[in-house]
Amino acid sequence: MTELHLNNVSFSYPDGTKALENLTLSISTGERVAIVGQNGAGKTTAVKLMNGLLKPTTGTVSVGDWDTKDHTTAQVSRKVGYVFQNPDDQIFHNDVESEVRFGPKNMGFDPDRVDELTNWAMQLCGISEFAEENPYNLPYSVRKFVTIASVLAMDSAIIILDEPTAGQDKIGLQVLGNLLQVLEEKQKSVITITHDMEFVTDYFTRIVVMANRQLVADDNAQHIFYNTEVLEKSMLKPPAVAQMAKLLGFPPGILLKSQLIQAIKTNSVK
Ligand SMILES: Nc1ncnc2c1ncn2[C@@H]1O[C@H](COP(=O)(O)OP(=O)(O)OP(=O)(O)O)[C@@H](O)[C@H]1O
Repeated sequence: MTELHLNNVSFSYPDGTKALENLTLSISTGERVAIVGQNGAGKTTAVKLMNGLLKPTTGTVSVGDWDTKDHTTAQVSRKVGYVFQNPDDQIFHNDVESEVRFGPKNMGFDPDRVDELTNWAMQLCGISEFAEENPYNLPYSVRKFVTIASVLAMDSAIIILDEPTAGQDKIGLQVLGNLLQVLEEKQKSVITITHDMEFVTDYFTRIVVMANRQLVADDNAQHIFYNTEVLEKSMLKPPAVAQMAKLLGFPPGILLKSQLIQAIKTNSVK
């Protein structure tokens, strides 16, 4: 069981920029959480604190029974894997399989386990057919899956995905949806930073909203996307379905296409 706790965490960068103020957040084993908010809200800083890339200026971040201040980034990142927003900041091997294999090999798993994790992660990310390719000959969307696979192969309890839907087409989104389901079955916690509100409503029940370096709300999609105060404070735009439902005058709560279609059908029957 690996729980994540941020207790009253504040962080300032060395140049004095305050990036996070008094953030308190707990994420349980196996939970799926989306962090949303405008650029500069503090989302990336928050997740870098979660995986030990940054250490809090004040407050504590704990991963399981570890205080991240007492451990190196390399140690914490074995428990909290972080897929960067830009795959090109992460990839450094000349072929896809070596890139995915590096993490579990480096962690000292025995060779059979390294093979097993590498093949599992490549298959789950739909990139097995590109095993021998140079990642830089592949499109951005595939390179993103290469970085996701290389983090999944490390078998960490908590996985952070930064903007996973960027550049993905319908097939990529299906791969992501399936991957989230498999990770849930394995009791992995998944935290995503995203600007894609459709992705949020389709796959995440818990949403953390940030604005101006602070937490604004931590709730389910129905409560967030129909809460005018939260939307105004965070300048969040609800998913298109919710905007349309509002325009059509339906009662609050509609977020999925299927719900909107049902409401329209029911309404036109009356
Ligand atoms: N390395 C840095 N040095 C100084 N200030 C920084 C640094 N990185 C981020 N900041 C500042 O910290 C604040 C929070 O930034 P952060 O990147 O955490 O926000 P964000 O919500 O992730 O934004 P985005 O969606 O653009 O990634 C912003 O004011 C940003 O300019």
